[in-house]
Amino acid sequence: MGFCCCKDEPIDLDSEVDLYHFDLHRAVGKGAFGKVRVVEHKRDGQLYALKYINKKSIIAMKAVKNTVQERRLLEEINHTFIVNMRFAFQDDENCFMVLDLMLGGDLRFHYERKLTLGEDAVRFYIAELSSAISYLHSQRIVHRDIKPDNVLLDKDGHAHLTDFNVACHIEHGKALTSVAGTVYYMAPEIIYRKGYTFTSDWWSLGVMAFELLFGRRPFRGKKSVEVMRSIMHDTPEIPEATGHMASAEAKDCIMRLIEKSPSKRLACKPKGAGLAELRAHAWFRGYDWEKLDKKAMQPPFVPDPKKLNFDFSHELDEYMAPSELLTHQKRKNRDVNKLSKEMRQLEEE
Ligand SMILES: Nc1ncnc2c1ncn2[C@@H]1O[C@H](COP(=O)(O)OP(=O)(O)OP(=O)(O)O)[C@@H](O)[C@H]1O
Repeated sequence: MGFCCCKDEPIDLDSEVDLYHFDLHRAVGKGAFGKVRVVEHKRDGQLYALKYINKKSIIAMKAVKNTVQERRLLEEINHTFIVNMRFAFQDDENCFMVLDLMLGGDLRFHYERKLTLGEDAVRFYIAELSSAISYLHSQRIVHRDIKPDNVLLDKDGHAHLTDFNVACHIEHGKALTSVAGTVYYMAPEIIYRKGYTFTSDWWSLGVMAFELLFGRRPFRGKKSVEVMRSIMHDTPEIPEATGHMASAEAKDCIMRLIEKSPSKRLACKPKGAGLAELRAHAWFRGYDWEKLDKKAMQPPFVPDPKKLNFDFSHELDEYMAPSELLTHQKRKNRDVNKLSKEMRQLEEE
């Protein structure tokens, strides 16, 4: 089903990586600024996900800074449970990021089809993600947008954290005050704007676990301001229908992650002590952490390789609007130089 456009002269695979080094296959997702498709490296046949971000859209939506920041952060990190970036390059129209390929879909996709993911699965995803989050914090990076949409499964069902759009570094002795992330998953310390650090990621992980296990979010409201009010003041109630199926240990662990006070919150002790505290929780009794960290634990669910584990409506778009297809051919007759100049200026600001 893949397609490839030819370049007249032979490709030098030892030259700086660009689009010509890959064969382009099917689309697997659509983001705010472009699409994601499967690509195959011509040298070794290795499959990756190519995320292409349209420069015009990010300029129009004033998202250049976030896009540049995301690429820079991804250049620094590499972890078993993160969707790592392997190459980055650009042409006149798009910025490209070549990422580890995740063919299992995101947790939102699976959750919406099942109502809840079940306790064993939720525990397993939280365990794998705890490894990724702790690694990021050790690099002084806070993710700030942990939610089911940003957890992708690989073909075997292992969880990986993605979308570093609003992630950022925290300098020693400093705290952040900017409001960033998705409101339902936002920690109270972000909303209070009195300064926050890494603790907010553990809160978001707790909100996500609550949602995946109990089938609804702990803090709700029709408008953002109502959700924020609920986050600041309400004690979440576990729904009876799904709650009675969960163990006391699961409930305790999740409720302790969504503890409003960061100093009392589970996993928020400084340095490695936070991770050790989470991993010592009774919910994870019997877990072989060494095996887990090596990605050697059997995932609770293996995505069906015969199914498209994502919303395929954008795949249809591509057949219906072939003019928008990404090809290796450079587009002509566009004011691309002006655009690239504009991008560079914004990057330098
Ligand atoms: N590495 C990957 N492997 C497989 N599919 C991916 C990968 N990254 C993203 N996708 C798919 O593409 C979709 C869009 O991802 P993308 O990161 O572009 O969008 P987004 O979540 O809107 O992020 P952004 O805010 O950066 O645009 C995801 O929901 C997912 O289904």
